[in-house]
Amino acid sequence: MHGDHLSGPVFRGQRRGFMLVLSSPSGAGKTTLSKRLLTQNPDLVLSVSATTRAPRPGEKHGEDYYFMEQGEFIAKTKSNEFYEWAKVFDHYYGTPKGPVEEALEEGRDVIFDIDWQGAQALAESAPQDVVRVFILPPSLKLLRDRLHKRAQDSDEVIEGRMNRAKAEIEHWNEYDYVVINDDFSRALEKLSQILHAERLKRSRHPWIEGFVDALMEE
Ligand SMILES: Nc1nc2c(ncn2[C@@H]2O[C@H](COP(=O)(O)OP(=O)(O)O)[C@@H](O)[C@H]2O)c(=O)[nH]1
Ligand SMILES: Nc1ncnc2c1ncn2[C@@H]1O[C@H](COP(=O)(O)OP(=O)(O)O)[C@@H](O)[C@H]1O
Repeated sequence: MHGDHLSGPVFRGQRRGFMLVLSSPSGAGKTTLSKRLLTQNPDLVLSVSATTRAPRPGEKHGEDYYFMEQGEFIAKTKSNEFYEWAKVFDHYYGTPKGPVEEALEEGRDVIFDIDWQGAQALAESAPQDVVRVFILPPSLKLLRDRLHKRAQDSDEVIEGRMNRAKAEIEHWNEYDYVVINDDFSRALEKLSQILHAERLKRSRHPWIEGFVDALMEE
């Protein structure tokens, strides 16, 4: 009988979604990991950020980022259209509010690929709704190799990203989980376990209180 209750229409949609925030130094693999997690969990929603940086080959407007000029970005900060925004590597990056709020209210979980500044801002605005995961590379040498293999940035840009890596890593202990992205499948499996365990947390299922009350009155 309990199974019927748990999966039946009475309780469906009663869980508020949460924000799964991934941060890492550039090149540690958070974009690749989040894309694979989305493929495995089509019910997850990706927060597509706005940015003033130029698209990389193959990146699509509206899918990877909303690419825009600095003037348009600044106007959106002024009209309060971002949940949070930050300057990273000389460019602006921001999280548009609308799609995130809509998804959370529908009880869908949203995944974010944002830096430590964005993770801090989200955690301050909604501490109960944010789960933070920091992705580490196995070594700085491998991080540099990955940035070169990705072959989407000039040597100068890669050096800039390497110079910022330690500053990003310094924030590792502000995160709920740390995953070392050595073997890709193992890192993905860990991320998937985090997602599924977080979905089961009691605090995300306020309906259980009513369920227990009814159970105690049987
Ligand atoms: N605060 C904040 N950071 C963002 C946002 N979108 C992307 N970032 C971060 O900006 C940094 C640079 O991103 P990108 O140029 O795509 O390079 P990547 O590090 O190789 O993914 C990364 O640390 C991203 O996590 C955002 O909306 N807000
Ligand atoms: N576990 C891994 N082992 C080897 N290469 C990886 C691994 N994870 C990601 N990569 C590769 O490293 C590069 C950087 O990954 P990406 O997801 O773009 O990083 P980020 O979004 O953190 O900057 C990509 O070419 C990606 O295919």
